Amino acid sequence: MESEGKIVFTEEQEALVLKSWSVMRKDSAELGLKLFLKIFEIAPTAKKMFSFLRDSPVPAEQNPKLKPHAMSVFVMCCESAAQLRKTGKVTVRETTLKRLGATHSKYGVVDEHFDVTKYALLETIKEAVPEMWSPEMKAAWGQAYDHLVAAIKAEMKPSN
Ligand code: HEM
Repeated sequence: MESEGKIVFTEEQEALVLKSWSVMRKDSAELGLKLFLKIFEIAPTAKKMFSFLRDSPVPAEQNPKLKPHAMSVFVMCCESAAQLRKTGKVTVRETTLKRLGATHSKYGVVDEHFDVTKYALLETIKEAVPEMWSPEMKAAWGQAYDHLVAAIKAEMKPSN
């Protein structure tokens, strides 16, 4: 929801994101892997973008380098939720956003990848905390992700 340029993200929405993450973080290695296996199942070509997967003889599901990227997605969505609630916008440092924009441009990440990742992220959370899952929780994570991704995309080159 948006009003006068500021996004309305409530304390309840922030709490929904943070309480589910506080449960999920205990299994973050497994969840991170699950998230990316879902992404690759839907969009197999996405695997080729990751240099450490492309150049490695180790199968993706055993590659330890997938975890840090998945953690970044989860953790930055949580941070985005807190920032949206406090200030009505994503306030990731300018230098970090510029770097993320440049990296994702360089590796050929396009809108569809962000869409697939959103779907896979919400499915992963739903399966991880079925007892907490609700339409409100889905919307809260979805908004935190969408606004974070919009901020990253704003720093991506127009050629992508
Ligand atoms: C909220 C969404 C996302 C966040 C927060 C995120 C975060 C990051 C971070 C922190 C890095 C490490 C490099 C750097 O700091 O510049 C990275 C690299 C990368 N990300 Fe993402 N990412 C997101 C979404 C995606 C999506 C949707 C894809 C494609 C499916 C993707 C593909 C990549 C690739 C290919 C790299 C480079 C990996 C390599 O070194 O080979 N990212 N991302």
